[in-house]
This record gives sequence, C-alpha cells and structure tokens, in this order.
Amino acid sequence: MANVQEEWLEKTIFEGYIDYIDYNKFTDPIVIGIGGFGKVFKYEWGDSGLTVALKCLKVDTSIDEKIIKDFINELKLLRRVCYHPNVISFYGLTKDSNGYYNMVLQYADNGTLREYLMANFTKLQWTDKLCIAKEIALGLLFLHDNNIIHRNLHSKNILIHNRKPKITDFGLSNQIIEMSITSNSIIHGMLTYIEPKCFMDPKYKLIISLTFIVLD
Ligand SMILES: Nc1ncnc2c1ncn2[C@@H]1O[C@H](COP(=O)(O)OP(=O)(O)OP(=O)(O)O)[C@@H](O)[C@H]1O
Repeated sequence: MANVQEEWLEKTIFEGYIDYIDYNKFTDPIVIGIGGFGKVFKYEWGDSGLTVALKCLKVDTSIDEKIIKDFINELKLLRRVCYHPNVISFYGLTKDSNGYYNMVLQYADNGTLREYLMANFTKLQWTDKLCIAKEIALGLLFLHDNNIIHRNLHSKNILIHNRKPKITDFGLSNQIIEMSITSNSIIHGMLTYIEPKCFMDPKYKLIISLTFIVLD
C-alpha cells in the first residue's frame, strides 16, 4: 500500500480515532459481494454477538492509488456520521490473515435496496415505500447537515437492515468545502442517480428525485 496512506491508517488507529478489532474475533466468513475495493465478507463477531460485514481493501501491486484514497475517504466520513439510524454503522478496522485492511460494518440482513424491492415489491404497501423514502431522506439530510455530499447514491448503495434503509458506500463522497475548491464540478457515480445537490452548478440542469425508490 502507498506509504502515506498506510501511515495514515496506522496513525488513526494508534491515536484512537478508529477502533482496531483483532481479526481473530471474527468467525464463519462468507463472501457476500464484490465492490470497488475488493470482496465483502459476512462474519460473526462473537464478543459482541453481532453479525458484521468486512469490506476488504485488497492491496496488490496493481492497485490504483485512487482506490486506497477512496477507502480512506470512506473511513473518514463514515466515522463522523455512522451513528445515524439511516447510515450504516461502522465499528472499526481490522487486518485480515493476508495483512489486508478491512472496514468492519454493520451487516445488513436484507441486502441492497434493489434486491429488497425486487424480492418484496408486491408485498410492500405504499406506506412502507414512503417510509423507506422518508428514512433515506433523513439519512441524506444528516449527511448534508454535516456538509457531506454522497455523490453515488443509488439503490445498490442503500442497504436494508431490519427493513430500515441504511446509506452506505461513501468512497466517492465529499466534504462540500472540498468540492467547491477542488472538484471543478466533475460529476462521479451512476449518472441516473446523481444526487440533486451535485447539480447546484448551473452547468448541470438534470432534475431527479427520490422516485428511484419506487421506480427501480
Ligand atoms: N454492510 C453490508 N451488509 C450486507 N451486504 C453488504 C454490506 N456492504 C456491502 N454488501 C454487499 O456487498 C456488495 C459490494 O459492496 P461494496 O460497497 O463494496 O461495493 P459496491 O457499492 O457494489 O461497488 P463500489 O464500491 O464499486 O461502489 C454490495 O452490493 C452488497 O451486496
């Protein structure tokens, strides 16, 4: 891993900004997905009685430095907002038996919003769908109140746990202040779902809304 990033991770753990959890505490791994950083595993965390998701940053010689930066960006933002009920909980970092860093996240037992809707759409009442939409909006409001723009919000980046939506995947997210200085209004993520705040720049006139929740 690029030295500066590795040092940042070691330092934040050492200074106690991020909890380090011994990898031996986790048992029964099952692969549940593959994302931009690498594989995501489901584990049992015996000490806490929790089921968790470990998102692995698989570092090899070919890894793009941008991926490591996105991973660190996600950690920095998550630790600030992860206690909101509509944001995925973040418990800390661990280093697996291959020496790769993993984020330890709350495991969402109903999968992504897209999967949840595909499996349950006909069973869900309009009140259930509106409730999901409202809770996503509350999570987003909390991010915005903390000056964070998600920039990659779509139905695969919203997880469902106990039928409640949890915003996740902050790799492309930005502090509003950083955006205004550095982004030059470049838009990232899945275009269909770009968050309205990203289009405040008059160059981008797209109008979208939370209707993706029911249309997806
Ligand atoms: N906390 C979690 N609980 C349950 N499943 C999860 C969790 N985090 C990720 N997953 C599963 O793993 C898959 C990959 O997740 P990840 O967040 O790494 O990538 P992604 O959003 O699909 O892609 P990218 O990182 O490129 O945007 C998800 O689509 C989801 O199915």
